[in-house]
Amino acid sequence: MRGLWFKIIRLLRNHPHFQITLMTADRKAGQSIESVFPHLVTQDLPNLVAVKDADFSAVDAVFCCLPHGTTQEIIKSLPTNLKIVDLSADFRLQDIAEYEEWYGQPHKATALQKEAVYGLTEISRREIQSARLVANPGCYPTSVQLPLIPLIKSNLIEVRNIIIDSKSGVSGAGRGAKEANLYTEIAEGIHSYGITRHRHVPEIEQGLSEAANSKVTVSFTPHLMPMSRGMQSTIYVEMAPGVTTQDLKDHLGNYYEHEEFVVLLKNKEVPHTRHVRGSNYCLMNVFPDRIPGRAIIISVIDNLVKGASGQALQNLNLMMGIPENLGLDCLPLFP
Ligand SMILES: NC(=O)C1=CN([C@@H]2O[C@H](COP(=O)(O)OP(=O)(O)OC[C@H]3O[C@@H](n4cnc5c(N)ncnc54)[C@H](OP(=O)(O)O)[C@@H]3O)[C@@H](O)[C@H]2O)C=CC1
Ligand SMILES: CC(=O)N[C@@H](CCC(=O)OP(=O)(O)O)C(=O)O
Repeated sequence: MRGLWFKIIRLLRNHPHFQITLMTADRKAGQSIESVFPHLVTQDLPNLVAVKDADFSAVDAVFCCLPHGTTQEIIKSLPTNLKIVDLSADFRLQDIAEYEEWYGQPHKATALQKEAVYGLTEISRREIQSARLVANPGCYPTSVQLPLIPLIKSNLIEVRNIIIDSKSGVSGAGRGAKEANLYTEIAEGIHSYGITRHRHVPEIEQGLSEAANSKVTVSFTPHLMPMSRGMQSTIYVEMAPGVTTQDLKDHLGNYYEHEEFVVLLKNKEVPHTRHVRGSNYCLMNVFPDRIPGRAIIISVIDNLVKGASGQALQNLNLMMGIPENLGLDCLPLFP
């Protein structure tokens, strides 16, 4: 288990309006939370129960942190008055055929899929406010789409030849015991994976294509880094004729001027993953390439916060009509 829900518990601990009344599990149903996550021993939280035994009568909203595929059927069975933020990928892709192709399984809740709103908060805030079911974006797609969508919408970059090099901390791969994630396999080296076939490709292309009003394809290569959390996307783009890197910077600066969690760095400051660790911030900046007409965009997030539980809470705040930043007011952990 990646235990995304314990990151949500950490954020909810500081939330003035939400209270945790129910927590579900599968194999660990019946256990106390501290037997699963000993660091939560100080918290007064309910024991874990199986979904089939769960009583939702005192529940207004749910964070669904289940494996892909499992989520569809479980959400279908929940009371329809619940607001739901789903952290799996089950409702992210609007095109069911594309979901089935990339996830290798039939979609079992196609009607719910039509209702779901893709929850990239700063881009789709209005739709999220009135949604009942929000599909929380993947971590890589969050780090990539936040800088690219505003630039594509304003035709400042060409949509051909977008090259994305992303790097993630190991927590993105989950808490489950896997040989590939052993310390000796990960430490003191990096490697690429999912080359040309990572399941976040269709999610990134979906968001960029919608911004461009035409089909956009990208080259995307993720890398695993020997760090527990953090994500950087380095994105190489071709600018539209006559556009400069300063134009890209000005546009992103204006677009995110009033956003609390998305920040364009000044001058030539380089975004570092260590500067967003444990926080809901996305830091970005734009640099001129040596090749005329090209620019390099760097964005960083904490994959577990803005890339998962933080954005999920930001979305639920919006859905409940309360200030978007409640519970998210945590500074990065540094050093
Ligand atoms: N950007 C984002 O929003 C991110 C989303 N994710 C996604 O979030 C989801 C949760 O991730 P992670 O914590 O690693 O997931 P896990 O695969 O470890 O499962 C998490 C929880 O689901 C429960 N569970 C598993 N199967 C069932 C079932 N059949 N019925 C009921 N409960 C079940 C588990 O219970 P038990 O342990 O008791 O068996 C556990 O509590 C995944 O879909 C993941 O891909 C992950 C990272 C980032
Ligand atoms: C480092 C690592 O393995 N990262 C995960 C991506 C994070 C994630 O879980 O994304 P979803 O929300 O789409 O599941 C991976 O590449 O599969």
